[in-house]
Amino acid sequence: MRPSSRWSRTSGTASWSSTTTSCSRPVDADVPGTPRSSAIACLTEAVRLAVRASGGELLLYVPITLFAGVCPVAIAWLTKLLLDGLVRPRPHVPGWLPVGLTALGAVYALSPQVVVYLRAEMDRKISLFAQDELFGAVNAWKGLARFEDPRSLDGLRMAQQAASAAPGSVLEGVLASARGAITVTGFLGALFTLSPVLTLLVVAAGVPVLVAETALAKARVRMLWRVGPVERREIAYGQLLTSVEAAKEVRLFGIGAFLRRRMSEERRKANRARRRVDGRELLMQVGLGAVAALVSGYGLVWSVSAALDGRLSAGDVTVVVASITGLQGAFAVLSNEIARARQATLMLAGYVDLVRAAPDLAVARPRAAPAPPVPWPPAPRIEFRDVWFRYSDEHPWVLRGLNLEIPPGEATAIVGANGAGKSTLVKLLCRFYDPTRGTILWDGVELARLDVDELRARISAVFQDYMRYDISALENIAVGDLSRMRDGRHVVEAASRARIHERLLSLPGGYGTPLTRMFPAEDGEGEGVVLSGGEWQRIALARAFLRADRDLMILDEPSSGLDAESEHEIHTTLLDLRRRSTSVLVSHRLNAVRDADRIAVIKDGAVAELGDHETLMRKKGEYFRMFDLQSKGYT
Ligand SMILES: Nc1ncnc2c1ncn2[C@@H]1O[C@H](COP(=O)(O)OP(=O)(O)OP(=O)(O)O)[C@@H](O)[C@H]1O
Repeated sequence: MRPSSRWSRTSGTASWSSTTTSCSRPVDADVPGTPRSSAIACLTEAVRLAVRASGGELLLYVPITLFAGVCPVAIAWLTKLLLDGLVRPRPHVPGWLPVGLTALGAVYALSPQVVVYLRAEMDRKISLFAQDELFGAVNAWKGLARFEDPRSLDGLRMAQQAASAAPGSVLEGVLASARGAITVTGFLGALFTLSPVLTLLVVAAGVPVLVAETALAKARVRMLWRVGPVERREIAYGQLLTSVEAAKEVRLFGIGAFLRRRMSEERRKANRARRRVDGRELLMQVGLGAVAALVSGYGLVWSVSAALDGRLSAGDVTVVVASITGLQGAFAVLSNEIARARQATLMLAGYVDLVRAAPDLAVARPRAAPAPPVPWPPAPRIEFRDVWFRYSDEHPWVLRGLNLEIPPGEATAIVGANGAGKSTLVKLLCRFYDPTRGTILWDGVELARLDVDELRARISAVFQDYMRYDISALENIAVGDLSRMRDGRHVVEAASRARIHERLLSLPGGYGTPLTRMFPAEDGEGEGVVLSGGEWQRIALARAFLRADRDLMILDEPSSGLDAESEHEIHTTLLDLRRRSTSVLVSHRLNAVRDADRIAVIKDGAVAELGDHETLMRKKGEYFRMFDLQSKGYT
């Protein structure tokens, strides 16, 4: 499909990582689709989320966290002054010293609890906000390609994980690093005044901790990306083992043990990957711990012998010991926090990529001056013009230069063998995908130039794989047009047309009965019920009938699950509705389409035959062959 000269397009890909603007190197260049948003972009995002979701708590959290960083150094220094005052020939300790020490000690002891509370509250608020934003972004995907791309799904799962904890972790990591840096600087200063050599030694032992922890954080995130598909498979097997939809076959075919084995294999694979990173961490911790113990031992021996020689006071010894212990602790905390912030930032990159992704469907934009809004065409005359389509470059062509006109106010039936591309044609009509080449016109206007939400508001549909929502009967129908949820009249009318009204009335809670056994009944709600397949199909039809006033009615196998009598009744209703709007009907039951105004037979990705029933029967081609087979009862 070539853009017209006045229009330029921005087109997203199935996977969104490559569509963001704030790009840096991906987290893992060997794994396609890993996030690319830079650390700065992630940090900005974390701050934005925290300010917008939990600004009040943030105002308290930042100063308390930073103050807690100053406390250990101040306490160590005041203790030195106190001891020096006590061991003087004429001991003297100013009154403010013990008071100050007590106050600092109390603040230092209390601040962790306050910080934990604030952090938990911030996490709750940020997570709620970020989840909402994330699902808003997913809801803004207009097409289906991203839902069908494994890499997008891995990214979505990582982004979901990140949305709940990563923004808070980034902030906490940054603040705790700042607090750790304050503590480290303070202790370094104190120690330096007593022993520059010892100071250098402690720093030399601390820097590798920092470097190793940061590298480990990156390795951990790379591992999380790599095990993403493995864990998604594990979840999928788990869902098969627990879902009511799969329960029948799992039990009848006895495949429970097989699925459990598969699930455990995936868990073992993921565990192996996690264990490798944990093992690296353990080795590193052991090595660095040994170095820290050596440095502490040396510091203690040196300071005690210096005190015995009279070069250090007793207070100085406490400062040396407190500084070394404090420094090592602070280095450990600092490196831990930097690593945590790094890991959270890398995780958040997936979230940032997703919420800032370009639109997934091509957006037609005027190149120069904004064009006047395209007026919405009245009755749709739909035209497929040389449409070629495949689901991705890796997939085979489904449609190969298909041409088809769907005249306004007429019923057009689409028939053809399994896999011929009938449902694909319907999905293109709803613009769940754009044609790979060629054009679809709605009254002469290219679909891509029309607002996609507006387009869908003009369409009513029953899809072959319609949804069964775990909500009440009324809501199950009303989702067809939420604006009619409150006015039950329309819902009842639609249910009556779909011949399901009486059945719904007979349910324990009438229309309010949940059509699911998934959840316990809530107050004022009847027990949930399980409907039969055909009853569900009528609910799906009622949903479409609620939108019967739309310009285009699409019915993809609307009556495949109905008994003969119901199909006949519904067929009469559909005929009546089809006469009032443009309609597209996909069905394998050729008897159900014989009275359509025109019937298109799809074969080899194109329209092989086109005409009404009589014309096609006279032609004695593909349609005649299929109809003849069905009337003989072979299919
Ligand atoms: N989301 C998808 N991704 C990749 N390939 C797909 C997808 N959906 C359908 N296909 C492929 O496109 C081809 C046409 O499928 P489609 O569902 O349009 O056929 P159909 O004519 O409606 O078939 P049926 O009569 O069995 O419902 C099939 O080969 C199918 O495997």
